[in-house]
Amino acid sequence: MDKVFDYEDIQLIPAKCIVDSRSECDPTVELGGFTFRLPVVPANMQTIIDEKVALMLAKNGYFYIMHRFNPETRLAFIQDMHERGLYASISVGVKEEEYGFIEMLKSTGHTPEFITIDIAHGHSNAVIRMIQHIKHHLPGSFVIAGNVGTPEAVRELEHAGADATKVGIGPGKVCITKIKTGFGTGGWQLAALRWCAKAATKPIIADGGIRTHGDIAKSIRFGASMVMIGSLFAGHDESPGETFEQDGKQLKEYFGSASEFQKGERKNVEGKKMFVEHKGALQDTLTEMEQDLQSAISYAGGDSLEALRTVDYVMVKNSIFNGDKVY
Ligand SMILES: NC(=O)C1=CN([C@@H]2O[C@H](COP(=O)(O)OP(=O)(O)OC[C@H]3O[C@@H](n4cnc5c(N)ncnc54)[C@H](OP(=O)(O)O)[C@@H]3O)[C@@H](O)[C@H]2O)C=CC1
Ligand SMILES: Nc1nc2c(ncn2[C@@H]2O[C@H](COP(=O)(O)O)[C@@H](O)[C@H]2O)c(=O)[nH]1
Repeated sequence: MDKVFDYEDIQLIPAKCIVDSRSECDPTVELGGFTFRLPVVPANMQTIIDEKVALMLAKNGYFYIMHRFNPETRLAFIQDMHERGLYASISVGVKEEEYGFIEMLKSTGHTPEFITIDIAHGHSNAVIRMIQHIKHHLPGSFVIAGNVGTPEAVRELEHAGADATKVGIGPGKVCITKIKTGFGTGGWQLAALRWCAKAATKPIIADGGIRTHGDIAKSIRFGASMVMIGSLFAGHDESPGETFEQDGKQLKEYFGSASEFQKGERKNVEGKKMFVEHKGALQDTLTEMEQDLQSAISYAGGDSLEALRTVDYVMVKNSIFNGDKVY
């Protein structure tokens, strides 16, 4: 690992435009045999996604990953999505009961199209065993394993059978892993992504630290096939959780999956809660993301995401915002 850098340290360099309109640029991406409208997936967190949001995303051609925090509802969720002719994408952990859950899916004939193993420290024998268990019992499921932050981890999880790996330990907005343990990719997530992508032979999902839509294009440049986002998707009309008013502003909660609020106890807490301003309809944000990504593709001199993968860049050392705010 030579130089480290993060999203704010990089600017992509414009190349000659080959389209007459940004609408000609195609931001769709293929993953696990499906084509999705954007290389973006809302985080599998309880204040970001629920069954309604998952349904809306799947129906409209977006990728989603349902969280794993109401485990008893997962079978009904898979059945419901399949009855509607939609793909099912769920999360699992690595505790003992999850092994039985996978076996139950097999015996009842319910194979989710996507299964994400959602663990803080994904470079572990526990995750390797779970990948192997899923691949043995549900070989038709596309397995996403994480989270990791090194090439060794990517190689080991791929070797165990993972179809994609998720990179990002500690860059999240409600993450306190970096503060409580001293570990992670917080502050150098983009460099960690590049490091991991060089070792990967399968898709990588960049997870955490996305603060602007331009960071999505940068993630693609540094090796991501898909980008997982929490905070930018928090606070919408459809986001789970109460909306309340403070000082004339509408707010919504966003909390970490390893926070006290999620766990219901103060044990191994590595996440916090914050309040975000109410943002309106989720579809409006998705549409703006799509437009911004189409524009990014045009600046890269192409008409598909491929153009972003090889575009030139410079390091600007935290100066690109010049004190400006996005809005
Ligand atoms: N991306 C990120 O940076 C992070 C994400 N998270 C999110 O928080 C949620 C909870 O994660 P997690 O605590 O892993 O899930 P769980 O609470 O389900 O723990 C999974 C299992 O792994 C064990 N475990 C957890 N962390 C470690 C570790 N560092 N070393 C050894 N064993 C460990 C736990 O045992 P025990 O509890 O006894 O140790 C438990 O048996 C997830 O949704 C995860 O994505 C959390 C932190 C960082
Ligand atoms: N260290 C922790 N990381 C967490 C926790 N809950 C979720 N996450 C990770 O954050 C991203 C979202 O990041 P954002 O910058 O887009 O908001 C999410 O996908 C998880 O990987 C937590 O409690 N602790």
